[in-house]
Amino acid sequence: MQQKKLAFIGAGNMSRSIISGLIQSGYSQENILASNPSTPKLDALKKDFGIHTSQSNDEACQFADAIVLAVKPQMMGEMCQALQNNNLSDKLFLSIAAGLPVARLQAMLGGDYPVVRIMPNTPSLLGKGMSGMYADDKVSAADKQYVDDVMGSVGETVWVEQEEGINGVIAAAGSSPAYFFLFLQAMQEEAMNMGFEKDIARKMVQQAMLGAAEMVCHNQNLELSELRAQVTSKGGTTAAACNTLIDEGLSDTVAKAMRAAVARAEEMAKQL
Ligand SMILES: NC(=O)C1=CN([C@@H]2O[C@H](COP(=O)(O)OP(=O)(O)OC[C@H]3O[C@@H](n4cnc5c(N)ncnc54)[C@H](O)[C@@H]3O)[C@@H](O)[C@H]2O)C=CC1
Ligand SMILES: O=C(O)[C@@H]1CCC=N1
Repeated sequence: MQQKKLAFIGAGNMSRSIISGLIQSGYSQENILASNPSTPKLDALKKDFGIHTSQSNDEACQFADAIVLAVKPQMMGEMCQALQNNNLSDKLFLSIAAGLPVARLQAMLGGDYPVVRIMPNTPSLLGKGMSGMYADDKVSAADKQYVDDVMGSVGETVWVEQEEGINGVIAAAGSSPAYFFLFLQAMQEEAMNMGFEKDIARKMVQQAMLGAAEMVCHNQNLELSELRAQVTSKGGTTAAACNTLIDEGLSDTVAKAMRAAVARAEEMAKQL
């Protein structure tokens, strides 16, 4: 992987996960810096990964060839505007913020800089991330490859051709770990209603879902419906449960939830 000087502005959960993946992939700690207003997260990053840290975003700018914009979307305007005090020409920007289009980020930065939008997710913390990316034509093929390598260090990557596609990535991969946690929580609660202790209920649902997720990954030749069919005996318990989910409108509910995520991303693009 190409080793640009890479700065993360905002040393939160997502930055930590990407930094962890990069270090494990052999990216030199000397080439990474994280900046954040407060020190505890910086201290932890320095201790765990030996990277450079700073409380100054200006220092991050001066250090870097490529800058990951990793603050919450609501903080982005103020933070990017302050970066304009620095010479930003020749910098490559990587934004992981939900909802903020490239043109909006460029306006915040005060220039037509190359910006790649990335939508990662929290399983990146375990190297099992799924990131969707969009780059407009200001980003060179070599820089696209660089960003692909960076995000590839924490999981799988896909590129979308149209910027609107990023909102679909949010719905399908950025936000979706939370849908899964919600589903598990509902199963855990019902197992407890059936008399299981909380930790036993969690153990059962988490192990079942871990095994199921691995079966999905290890059987690419099988449709998801076929994997379900393998569990489902005719007239049996699984059929009773799945028919209930289907009859209660699971597919429509999931589709509505994913559309709500997209709608919120579109709304954020207008508001921020
Ligand atoms: N958590 C998730 O599942 C995902 C989050 N994202 C995006 O990632 C971005 C970061 O999210 P998290 O890491 O979860 O948030 P976080 O809250 O853990 O981290 C944000 C960090 O930015 C720091 N910060 C605030 N203002 C700053 C400033 N002016 N300069 C430098 N640092 C500043 C905060 O102190 C904090 O440490 C957000 O834009 C979010 O939309 C994207 C995909 C998934
Ligand atoms: O909830 C959010 O807005 C961010 C983007 C995807 C996951 N978390």
